[in-house]
Amino acid sequence: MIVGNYQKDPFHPSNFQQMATSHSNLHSLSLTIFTSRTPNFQIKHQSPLTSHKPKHKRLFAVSNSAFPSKDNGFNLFDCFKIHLRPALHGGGWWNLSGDAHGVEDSTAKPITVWTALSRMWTLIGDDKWLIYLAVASLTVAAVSEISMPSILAATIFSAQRGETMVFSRSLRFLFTLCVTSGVCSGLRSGCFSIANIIVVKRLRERLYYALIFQDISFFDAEAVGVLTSRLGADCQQLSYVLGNNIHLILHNSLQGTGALVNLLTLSWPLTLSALVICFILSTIFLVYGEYKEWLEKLASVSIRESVAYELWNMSFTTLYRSTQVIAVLLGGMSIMTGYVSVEQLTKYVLYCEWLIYATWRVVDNLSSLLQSIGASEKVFQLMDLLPSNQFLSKGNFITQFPVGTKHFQSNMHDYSFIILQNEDSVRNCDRKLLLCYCKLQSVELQVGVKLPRLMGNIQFVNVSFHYPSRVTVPILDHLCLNVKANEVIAIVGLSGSGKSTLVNLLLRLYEPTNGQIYIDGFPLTELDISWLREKIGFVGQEPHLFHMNIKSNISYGCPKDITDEDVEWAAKQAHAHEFISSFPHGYETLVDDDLLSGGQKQRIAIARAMLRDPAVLILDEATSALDSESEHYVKGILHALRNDNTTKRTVIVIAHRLSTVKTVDRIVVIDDGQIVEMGDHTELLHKGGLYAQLVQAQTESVT
Ligand SMILES: Nc1ncnc2c1ncn2[C@@H]1O[C@H](COP(=O)(O)OP(=O)(O)OP(=O)(O)O)[C@@H](O)[C@H]1O
Repeated sequence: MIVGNYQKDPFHPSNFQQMATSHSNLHSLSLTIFTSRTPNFQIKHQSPLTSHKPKHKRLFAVSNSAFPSKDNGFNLFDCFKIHLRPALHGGGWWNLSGDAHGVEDSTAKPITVWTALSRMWTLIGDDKWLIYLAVASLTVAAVSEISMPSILAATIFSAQRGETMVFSRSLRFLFTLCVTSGVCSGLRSGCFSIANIIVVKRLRERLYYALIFQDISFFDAEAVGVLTSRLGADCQQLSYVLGNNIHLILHNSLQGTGALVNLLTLSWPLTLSALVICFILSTIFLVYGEYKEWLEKLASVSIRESVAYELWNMSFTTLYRSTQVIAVLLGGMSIMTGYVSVEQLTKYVLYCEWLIYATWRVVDNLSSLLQSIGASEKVFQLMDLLPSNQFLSKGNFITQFPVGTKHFQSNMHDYSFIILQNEDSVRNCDRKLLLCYCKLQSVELQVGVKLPRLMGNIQFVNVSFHYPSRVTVPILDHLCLNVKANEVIAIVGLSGSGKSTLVNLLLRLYEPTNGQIYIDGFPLTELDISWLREKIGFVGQEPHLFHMNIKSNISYGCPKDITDEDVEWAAKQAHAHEFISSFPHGYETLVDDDLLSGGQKQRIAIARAMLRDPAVLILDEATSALDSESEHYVKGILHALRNDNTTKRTVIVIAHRLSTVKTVDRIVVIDDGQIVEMGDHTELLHKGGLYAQLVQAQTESVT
């Protein structure tokens, strides 16, 4: 029988044979959408929707021939089930499996509301007093508000009975309640908002820390846009948890409970009728709330969202109004039989309103809380990443630690380790945990060796490498290269031969898969990575300039104190001073997209590198950015670097324009991840190998 399976592609003949067997799948699928979150408020990331994805197509993709009707042998009941059932709750029309493609990350680790809240609680740290104050004022405000209907009714009826004393006392009480609830409500939302801002700020800081301690291959795999969205939108979404959800849930739960207690003291049969309506309302709202979460992610299903909203609106208004009708009906009958008084009925009507309103707000905020917690899942996962091995050198491991047990939470676990007097215990404890702990506590940690001075001797010994994202494609193959201190070498070769990769390894952006790199005789892995990177000046193919003035762009990231004269000196070294001075505002000129040519940008980046006075300078020459004028300047810079005895440094140039490297000490020719030639310009030309061919090809393309 075909019932329930019409969603499959009707144009494929094999579908009709399979339909009967997949019926049960379809049914369980529809149910799971609405129930996966409710029982213990645990978010399940392994979405039933995505797992069943191939089986579901859109409702309207049903061919006429396959569409069941009375004419092709279906009875009325079948037709009803096929045409109407999809539009009912759990029906296929509401099913978003097809639309949900790409929204859910099936690899993400599930997180419960409890876990998320307890982690947020930890993040509040020493500012927990804000929450205590907020909860205290919330309680006072809720109790004051919920007492009002009773006092209100008593005031009105005391006036009716002409009890002046009671009337004025009740009025004074009412006024006091108004002021108390107003002040406490303000205090409550203020404290929750401040606590919320603190949590989100700390969340972003921790996440940012975790991200910058990942190695570069992590960023090869994770899109920067996605990470930015975690830092921005997802953290913002989490801000609703304390700012809105929790405090409104608490507030309305208290009010609802108060209303319920008052109703029960009035009359339990009347209370029962109000409770039934509240139950129906909350069920409708829960279903709508869960469904809405999916809908919000999918703009294309806005029609379904509108229909769902209208259905909910209709049910809410009808049920809400019916409480008043039921109250009048039951209350009127009870008054006639003398079971309740008019005053009691008035109180009942007032408290009914409170109860329904509170129920609606609690359920509404619960569903919104679940959405916020959902957004936290990936944020917490990223936050829990332990630092990359790059930051954990194998050499010394020194910092001034207070002795004692250190305790912190990461990766959903609590970690603790003990620092003893003996320094060896620090060396031997888990480095990742120690570094993670230091970052969280903002303790400076020196990892690895810092040499008194970097001379700039570089050795690549038998280095092989493939990128983690392309393990089957070897990039460097048992490469050996010695660069002496203060030597100026050029690396040349065809595009894709591995020149930039060699530099990436020297900067320790990636680790060699085989072999070792030494600087001044120390394996790279034993040196303190931050210190090492401070000593290396790198100018990439596409240097990044910031939207700030030229002076700030040049001094950006410089670890030492610098003066305007230093900036000017660096700009002169990079042959950038002349064009910078030609701007009306000179070094104060604001850099924007159209201001500078590619070559000028690169010279500013060279000045930035020069300012740090690096022991090793790496220029990854950008072919596209170099016009012939810039080429001339790069030649000049290299010439100056070779001949300036006061500022000796090792220079590695990755050259595309071979005319720029004629004067360097040594040219290294790379082909397919291996060094195929080495020598100066004249030697290599005479040799007539790859370098000579490259030079000839470039000369021909110019003439
Ligand atoms: N992050 C990366 N992930 C995977 N493969 C990469 C990555 N970066 C570079 N590659 C690949 O490694 C090989 C060598 O690239 P590399 O940038 O080192 O070459 P190159 O000689 O510097 O090229 P060019 O002269 O064009 O700059 C190329 O095939 C490139 O596609």
